[in-house]
Amino acid sequence: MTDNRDLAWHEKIGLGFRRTSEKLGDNLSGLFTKATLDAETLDGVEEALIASDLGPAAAARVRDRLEGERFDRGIDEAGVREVTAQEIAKILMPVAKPLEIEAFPRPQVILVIGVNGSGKTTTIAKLAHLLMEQDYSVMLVAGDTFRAAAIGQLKVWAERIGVPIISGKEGGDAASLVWEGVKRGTAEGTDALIVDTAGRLQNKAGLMDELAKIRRVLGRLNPAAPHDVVLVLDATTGQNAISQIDVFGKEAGVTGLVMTKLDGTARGGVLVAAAEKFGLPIHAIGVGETLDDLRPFDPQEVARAIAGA
Ligand SMILES: Nc1nc2c(ncn2[C@@H]2O[C@H](COP(=O)(O)OP(=O)(O)OP(=O)(O)O)[C@@H](O)[C@H]2O)c(=O)[nH]1
Repeated sequence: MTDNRDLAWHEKIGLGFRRTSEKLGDNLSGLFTKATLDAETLDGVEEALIASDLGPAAAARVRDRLEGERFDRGIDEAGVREVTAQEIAKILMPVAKPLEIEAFPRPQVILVIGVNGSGKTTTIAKLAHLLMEQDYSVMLVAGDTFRAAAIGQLKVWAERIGVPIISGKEGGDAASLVWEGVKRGTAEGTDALIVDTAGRLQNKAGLMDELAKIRRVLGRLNPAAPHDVVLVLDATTGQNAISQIDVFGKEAGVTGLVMTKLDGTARGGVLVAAAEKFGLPIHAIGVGETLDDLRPFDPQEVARAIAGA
């Protein structure tokens, strides 16, 4: 069954990745001037895929498939897009994993980290909304106490979506807010406790101290917590998102990714590069600014949208 919202989402996926697939088209254009596929054209295709942010490994996979199946035979842009879509789907399939709420005892503690402006706050609100639609109860913790604006923004979202929020003052102790959140969430039978953090690259030592303290406090209440450490990435930063996964992955024990702003960029191919390189679960993708614009994704559909196939 497809309801209207699913239909809108389906359309948004196509629109969201339009600039990315157009860029791939630009990069591929002019390559297919010969009657048959030769090594030079294969090189061109591989370069075009790398220039479209898909990453060298994914580009090599497409090249190998084309070489094996089409060498010395006729090929056109549509044929390349088709093979690209199939290879992208194979890469995305194992990592497309919605965030499951399964912790026992509850609440499931979800730490959310990411650089400033990555869409972290908006993503927390969208994630809460998504879980509430699945009938889970949600509580937020405004653990990014470094900036008053971050606390205020999350409070506005909490009110808008109708969820309780634990917050304190700017410069306050995030770990004690998390403690309070777990206590209250446990007492109220909350399913998911989503914690905003000051997880930032700009101040690595601060980030580590902050997260380590939160982890220590959580561990005392429930050794399994945090159950998830979700890194929010801004797709418009292209390859920079890859280095963020690298650094945050090593420093913060990332368990899953959310990639946002795929609608605002021609660099959506970075989703594929990230999946290929790290194999971390990708819980959801963001293709717009409203609450409904963050969804778990269908790898086949997204692969077709990126490849424009
Ligand atoms: N187009 C688009 N915009 C988005 C998406 N997700 C978030 N944004 C916008 O990106 C901007 C930054 O989002 P925030 O949620 O404030 O980012 P943040 O990481 O919390 O930033 P700080 O609060 O500065 O740390 C906002 O204007 C959001 O509306 C998305 O998927 N698509």
